[in-house]
Amino acid sequence: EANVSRYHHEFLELEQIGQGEFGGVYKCRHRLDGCIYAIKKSLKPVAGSVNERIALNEVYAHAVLGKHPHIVRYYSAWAENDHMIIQNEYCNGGSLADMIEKARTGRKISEHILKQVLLHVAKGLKCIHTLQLVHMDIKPANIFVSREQKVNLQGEESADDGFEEEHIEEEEEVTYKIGDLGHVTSMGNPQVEEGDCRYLPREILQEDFTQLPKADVFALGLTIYEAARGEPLPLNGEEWHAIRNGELEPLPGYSLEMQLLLKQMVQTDPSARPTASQLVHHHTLCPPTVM
Ligand SMILES: Cn1cc(CCO)c2c3c(c(-c4ccccc4Cl)cc21)C(=O)NC3=O
Repeated sequence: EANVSRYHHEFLELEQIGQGEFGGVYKCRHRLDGCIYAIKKSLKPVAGSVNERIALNEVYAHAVLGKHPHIVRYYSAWAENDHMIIQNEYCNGGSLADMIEKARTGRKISEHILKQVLLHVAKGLKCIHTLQLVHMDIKPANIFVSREQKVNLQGEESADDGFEEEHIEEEEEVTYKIGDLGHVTSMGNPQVEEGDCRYLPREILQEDFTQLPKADVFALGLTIYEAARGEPLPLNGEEWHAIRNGELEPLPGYSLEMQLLLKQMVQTDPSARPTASQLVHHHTLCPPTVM
């Protein structure tokens, strides 16, 4: 019958993990494959509305972006009972916003971790930009964390008795992923749906859409700056404009080369900012080569 819910039929809802004006996000187990997914349920947007365009953008972008280690994976989307439903990869480590919140009362986020976040997100952006798309809403809440327990058996010939002497090395592998593709648009015909104004560069506010990929680089720069400082960014006013004039506070505890890189990423002139590809190969972010 019409109101059979695919959602309840196929998934067991475990807990709500997000809430917004759009609706809710749920951690669910697929009853057949047993895997965990993140599922966003939002009210079905009015046909022809901005919200419908955002909802369609999101699904089109996921379909085009397919599988990438630093972009949250999309599985399916459907409509039921006046709701739009999207089933995505579940990232078990929360978001960068959660990490920033935790660091406010606990230990600051280390430079090494910030470099990892910057490198992973830059790799995801490189993929998006290579496909002539732009994200347009890069911010801590849209960067998700996956923590995997890597077990590798290190067998080695032991000299004397020739037995394989195995020892197990437990190490955790953390991967940062770009999520929430609701603002993705093509570089070509930008119908730009502005993202969060705290991460918005001035040129986008002035409707200069000639260098959209550099808006993602700007937002990533401010995202890392906020993660380093631990203070929320201004929504508007003097401080908002000071940042758009390239005035960043010094970040004690972080290297000057890191601070310089962030300054370059948030420069007023979009052409002066590095591309995502230049960030991926930036000497500040490349892992040290073991000699
Ligand atoms: C609030 N919230 C918390 C999480 C779990 C983080 O440990 C989360 C996820 C997603 C999303 C999400 C964002 C935008 C669109 C669709 C989804 Cl499922 C939202 C999420 C998503 O796509 N994957 C997630 O893990």
